[in-house]
Amino acid sequence: MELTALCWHRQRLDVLDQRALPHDTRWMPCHDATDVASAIRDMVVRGAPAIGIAAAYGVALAAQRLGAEASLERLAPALQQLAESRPTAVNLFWALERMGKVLAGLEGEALIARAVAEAEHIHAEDLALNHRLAEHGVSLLPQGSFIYTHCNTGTLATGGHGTALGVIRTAWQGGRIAGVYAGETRPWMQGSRLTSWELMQDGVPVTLVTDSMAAVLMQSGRIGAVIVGADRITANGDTANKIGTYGLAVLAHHHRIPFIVAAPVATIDPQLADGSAIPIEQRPADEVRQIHGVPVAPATVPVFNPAFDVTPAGLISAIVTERGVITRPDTAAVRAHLALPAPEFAGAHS
Ligand SMILES: CSC[C@H]1O[C@H](OP(=O)(O)O)[C@H](O)[C@@H]1O
Repeated sequence: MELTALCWHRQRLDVLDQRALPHDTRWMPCHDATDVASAIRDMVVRGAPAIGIAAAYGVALAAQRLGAEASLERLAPALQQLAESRPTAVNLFWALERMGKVLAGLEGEALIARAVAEAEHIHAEDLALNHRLAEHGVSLLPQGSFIYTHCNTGTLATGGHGTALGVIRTAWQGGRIAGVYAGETRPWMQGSRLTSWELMQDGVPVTLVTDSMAAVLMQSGRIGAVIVGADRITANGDTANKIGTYGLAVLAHHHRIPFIVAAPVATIDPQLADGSAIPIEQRPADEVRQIHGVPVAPATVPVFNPAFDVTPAGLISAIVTERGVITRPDTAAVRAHLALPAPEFAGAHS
C-alpha cells in the first residue's frame, strides 16, 4: 500500500502510528474529534500539514457524530478540543478556521456533507501543492550536491510527497542531487525513524547522522544546502521548526551554505509580526530521559524539552512555497509573496 499518514474511511480516520515506525506499522482508528485530538497531542500523527489535515477530518467526524443536530455552534467543543491539542503548528488553526468558514450557516446533513468534502479537499490540495512547491524548490539545490535535512517533512508529515522532503524527492527524481544527510533529530528521532525510512523506500541515497555531526559535515564542504520544513512562519519570515533547526541555520550561515525553508502558504501566520510571538510547545521530560522507553538518563533528572525553536529570517536564504520562492525573506518580501495568486487545485483525495 502506498505510504500515507492518514487513511480516511468516510466515517472513520485511521492514523498511522508514527511513534512505532519504522519497525512496527500500527493504525489508530479515530471515530470522533476526541480521538483525533489525542492522536495529534500524542504525536501519533505529527508534522504541521498532516496535523491540519487530521484536524479537518476531526471536524468532519464530530459533525457526523452530531447528525441532524449538527451546527457550527454545537461543533464548538470539538473545534476547541482540536485547537488545544498542540500549540505551535499554525496549520492546525488554519484548517480549523477554514472548516469553520465553510460550515457557517449550515446544519444537519448539509453541514456534514460539506465538512467531509472540505476535509477531503484539504487533504488532496496539500498533496497537489506539495508537488508544486517541490517544482519551485529544486533549482535552489546546487546541482550534484548533498543535502542536509532535519526532522521529517515527507509523506508522513503531510498529505503526501512532503515539503522539504518533497523538494528532495523531486530533485532526486530529476537527477539534481547526489544524496541526503538526515539528522536523527533528538529527542523524538523523526530523522532516524521516519526520514531515513522514507528516503530508503524511495531509493534516495541517505546517510543518517547524529545531530552533533552536522557541524563537521558542513565544515567538510560536503553539504551543498540545508533544507527544512516549518511549523509557523511569521510576517517577517522568522520560522519556527523542530528543535535544532536554529543551530543548523547558524552553522549554515557560518559556512556560507544556503539554508532553505520549505512550507505551504498555510504555514505562514501574518498575524504575528515576528518569531518572538510564536507559542513554543514544551514536551514531556521523559522524551529526553528515554529513547523508545529505554532510560538513557537518571529517572528524575530535570529536563528542558522545547519541541521547536525559531530561526530568524536573517539566517534564511529562501522560503519556498507552492506559490514560488521568497528570497532573503523580510516583512515586505513575505507580504508580496502572500499577494501572489494561489494556484488552483481541484479534485478529491486520491
Ligand atoms: C512538513 S513540516 C513538518 C514539521 O513538523 C515537525 O514537528 P513535529 O514532528 O513535532 O510535528 C517538524 O517541525 C517538521 O519540520
